[in-house]
Amino acid sequence: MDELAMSYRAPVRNGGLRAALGSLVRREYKTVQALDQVSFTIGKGEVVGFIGPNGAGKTTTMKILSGILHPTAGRVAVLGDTPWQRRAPFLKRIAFVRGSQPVGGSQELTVMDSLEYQRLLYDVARPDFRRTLDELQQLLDLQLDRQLRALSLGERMRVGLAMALIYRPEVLFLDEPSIGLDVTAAAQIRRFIADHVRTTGATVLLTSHYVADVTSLCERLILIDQGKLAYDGPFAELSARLSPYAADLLESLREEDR
Ligand SMILES: Nc1ncnc2c1ncn2[C@@H]1O[C@H](COP(=O)(O)OP(=O)(O)OP(=O)(O)O)[C@@H](O)[C@H]1O
Repeated sequence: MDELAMSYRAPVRNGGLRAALGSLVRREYKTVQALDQVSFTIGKGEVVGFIGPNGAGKTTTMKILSGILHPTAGRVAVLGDTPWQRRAPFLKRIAFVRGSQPVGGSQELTVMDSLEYQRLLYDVARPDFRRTLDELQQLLDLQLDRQLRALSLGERMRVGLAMALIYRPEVLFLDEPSIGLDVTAAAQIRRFIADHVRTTGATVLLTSHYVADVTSLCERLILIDQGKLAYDGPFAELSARLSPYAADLLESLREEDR
């Protein structure tokens, strides 16, 4: 992606009843510059950590790369496609998994129903579906007859990953896959992602507030702050000498981890 920019138009809300009533009649808007001239390229099979403080622009970037949002400016190609054109063949080759909402749709469905729904939606041949399901079931310890609404946070994340991986996407956008999970569940997800990447050669862009996720899975790190790129390079080379600012940023994220 090249010189990506994104601004949101957000309503201004002042405190107090008077202001709230006033805003019903006459809305004021401000522009939030979420991304400002961000450029990077990720090669096939790379696993890249994408980190930065709250509001840095990580989710916005992922939404653009997976075709959910149209940027204000800039050029983006993912697998040679323009994501926001949302062409069906492109959408079948990528997956976007959000730790904050891993499984959407009707919560009355069972895990198996949801996977079957994905099979139809993504047009997966039955033999491929069965094979992938067998693999995922073992690795993610899925209980297929459970209803989605009865799942714990960790189970929900494992099902979210299974729903994304059942159609074998080549590119994975993982946004906070271990958010809210306890240490054991987070480590389990981390191990699964590492195994998956090793066996399939998938390309991964991963955001996480847990530095452990990033250090254990990614050799390359992209740091973003206030919509701007602060560092892009090997994790091992991120030192105070190279970029004191980036090192400070990383240290502040480590603090949040503790
Ligand atoms: N729909 C929206 N309308 C207005 N502003 C938005 C919207 N979505 C995001 N923003 C703003 O854009 C900026 C970047 O947000 P984004 O969610 O991409 O950051 P982030 O790095 O993913 O943060 P976090 O770590 O908190 O998830 C923030 O200032 C945020 O408030």
